[in-house]
Amino acid sequence: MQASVNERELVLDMLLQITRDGEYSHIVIKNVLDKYQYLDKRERAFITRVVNGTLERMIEIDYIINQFSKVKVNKMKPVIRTILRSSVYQMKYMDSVPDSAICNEAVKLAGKRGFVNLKGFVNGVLRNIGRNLDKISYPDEKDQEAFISIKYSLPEWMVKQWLKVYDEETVKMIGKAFMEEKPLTVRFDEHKIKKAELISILEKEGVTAGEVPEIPCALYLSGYDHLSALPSFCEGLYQVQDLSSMQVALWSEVKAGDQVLDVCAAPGGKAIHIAELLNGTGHVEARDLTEYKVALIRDNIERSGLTNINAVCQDAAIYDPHKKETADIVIADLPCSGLGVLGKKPDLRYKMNEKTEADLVELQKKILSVVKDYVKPGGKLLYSTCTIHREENEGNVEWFLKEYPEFELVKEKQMIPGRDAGDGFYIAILKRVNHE
Ligand SMILES: C[S@@+](CC[C@H](N)C(=O)[O-])C[C@H]1O[C@@H](n2cnc3c(N)ncnc32)[C@H](O)[C@@H]1O
Repeated sequence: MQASVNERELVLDMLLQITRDGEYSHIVIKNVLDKYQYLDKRERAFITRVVNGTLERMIEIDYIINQFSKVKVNKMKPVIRTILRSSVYQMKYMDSVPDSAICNEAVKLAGKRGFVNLKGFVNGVLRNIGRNLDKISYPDEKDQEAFISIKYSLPEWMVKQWLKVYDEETVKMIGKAFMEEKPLTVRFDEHKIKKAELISILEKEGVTAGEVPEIPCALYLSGYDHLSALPSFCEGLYQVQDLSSMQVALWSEVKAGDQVLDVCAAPGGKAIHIAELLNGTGHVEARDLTEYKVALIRDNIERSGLTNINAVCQDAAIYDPHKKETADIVIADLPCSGLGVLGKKPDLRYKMNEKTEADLVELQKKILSVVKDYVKPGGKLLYSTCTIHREENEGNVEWFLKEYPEFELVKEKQMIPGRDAGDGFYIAILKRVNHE
């Protein structure tokens, strides 16, 4: 079997798992890259790019296919629809393979998957699209919602929602930022290793490390193949974390000896960052809902070598009387719609809808109303999400301040993709000012 056929078959199965079976793209990609470690760097990069790219552009791709196919995308067999989608992505957005080869591989794959009678259909649609790719008619730009939806592959309901809060240029900037490839960012413990020493270790491993001017404990990494194969990663010299997420611990202004409770901590990024800043003092309890998630936190704690942090399985929506007024800082980095991280998790835009968003707002309110009681008088509650959805962010904080006047807002920030360096992210610091 040719390597290229194999790659395309993997891509097909991965996209089916994500779009048909509802699995998460980042988990599917990670599992495949872990399983097929023998693939070379180019093949791994190809698989990742085609899967992510197809998901990033899927609304536009379906719009194109529908112009050239009598059978509309939503009426096609999942295998056929998926073969067409990933082929159109490669034809429009990747120069590495000629259109004729993309088309031949797609036809072969349809046959191999038992759709011998649809080989002609796949061939016809793809050849037609290939001939007309530069003549596609897009919605008029004056039809703001439809134009932005197709151009940036964002569901129309989402575009409509964002246009109520952000101006048109900002929504386009966000859509564009989600499609740009960004280098990986990692955070290291400045008490454990000097930046220059870490950069030199990484360079010896063949990794390019760039400094992040605004965050001294962060580095941009590029040029590596498989991060978990690097000795520096296995030794816990750094943790993968987005620049926006790093702001939570930095904003917390944690002091030596503080008691910190992170109520939704897996896989542990922010909790471990705070434990590092405590520099061997104080304590962080990192909680999450399931034993599976808690095991992820424990793995990361072990890799970090820290001793002032532990992980506990506990539902944040259920009050734990033992924790009443015990924490100097409560971190509530709550489950959210994730619409700020579509650049890394492009499939979330298809998994989320207005009803699931509204349910999340209720869950966030519920958890905030429970965990606020763990904050000591004078202590802080840090609320954060990785979304740009106003109701989950400023909306929830407005509600919280009205419900619980014993808290006041110290500061808040909505980070916007394209304008700020990292993911779309929201942080609010709420201080417990009296004991009412
Ligand atoms: C945004 S993620 C947390 C990321 C984490 N703070 C970090 O920096 O690595 C939200 C977490 O909330 C957890 N979660 C969801 N519902 C929960 C609940 N009722 N109680 C506790 N954790 C919950 C999820 O399992 C998920 O790990």
